[in-house]
Amino acid sequence: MSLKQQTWILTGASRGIGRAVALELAHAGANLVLGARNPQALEAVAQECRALGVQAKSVAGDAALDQTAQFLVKAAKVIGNFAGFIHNAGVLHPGPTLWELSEAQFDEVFGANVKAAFQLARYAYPNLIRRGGGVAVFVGSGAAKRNVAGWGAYGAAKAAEHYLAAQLALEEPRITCFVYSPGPVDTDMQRQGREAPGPIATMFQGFKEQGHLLSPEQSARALVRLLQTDPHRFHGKIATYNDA
Ligand SMILES: NC(=O)C1=CN([C@@H]2O[C@H](COP(=O)(O)OP(=O)(O)OC[C@H]3O[C@@H](n4cnc5c(N)ncnc54)[C@H](O)[C@@H]3O)[C@@H](O)[C@H]2O)C=CC1
Ligand SMILES: O=C(O)c1cccc(O)c1O
Repeated sequence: MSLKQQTWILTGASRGIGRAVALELAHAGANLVLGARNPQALEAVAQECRALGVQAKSVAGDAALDQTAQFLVKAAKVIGNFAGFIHNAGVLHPGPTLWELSEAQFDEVFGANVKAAFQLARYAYPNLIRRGGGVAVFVGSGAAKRNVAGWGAYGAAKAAEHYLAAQLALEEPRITCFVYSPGPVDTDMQRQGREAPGPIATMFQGFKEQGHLLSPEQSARALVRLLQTDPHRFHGKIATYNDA
């Protein structure tokens, strides 16, 4: 499927995998509504996208909030031809054991990875359904299925995010919905892992030293290729970097 002239919402677009996906979508001719917390960094990415000849609007805000999702969807409707969303925003907070994590950190992890997924679905689904369909992608993680000391809230949140994606796929067959597991990607999130307190830092340092990390561009290209080549085959499933 050609993404040209389609409008896509993408969260977590200010850096890392999200920034790379934004640029890759822009290269494919898609118009964009970009979300993230940092307005300056986000607008800089929107500008890079516009330089590639597409429309790109930045909507800064906490994706866990009702209002942010509402603004993102409104902006997509204004551009027109709203085709789908990619919920990529996420927070890890690596290091502390689950019982050491502060309540604020726990809320931040569940807010970005889980609540934000719900908020986007709440506002985007009715619009996409009215248009006859669309695509919903949730950037998930192997962490959903693997306990590692020092990322407890994150793994639980990713498991919940995967569940929500499967739930949406079950409840609304008209909207193609799947999880994209991006592989280990060299971003700020990985750097936070290497700098984390406790033994988890050793694992993250190993990824980097052993050359296991993909570039954000590699992972982004894979996702956009999946969107261009029959994404419905992943409905209700987990697509990985290797599937492209
Ligand atoms: N980097 C990796 O190795 C892996 C990353 N992932 C997932 O990929 C996604 C992107 O990760 P990275 O690019 O590595 O992370 P990153 O930390 O470099 O970027 C995260 C992005 O999410 C945004 N964000 C975080 N919380 C937000 C909130 N509450 N509201 C709005 N925006 C928010 C940030 O502003 C930023 O744009 C995340 O969902 C992450 O869990 C999954 C597996 C591996
Ligand atoms: O699997 C991983 O190693 C990993 C690392 C950082 C973030 C993630 O989501 C991961 O799945």
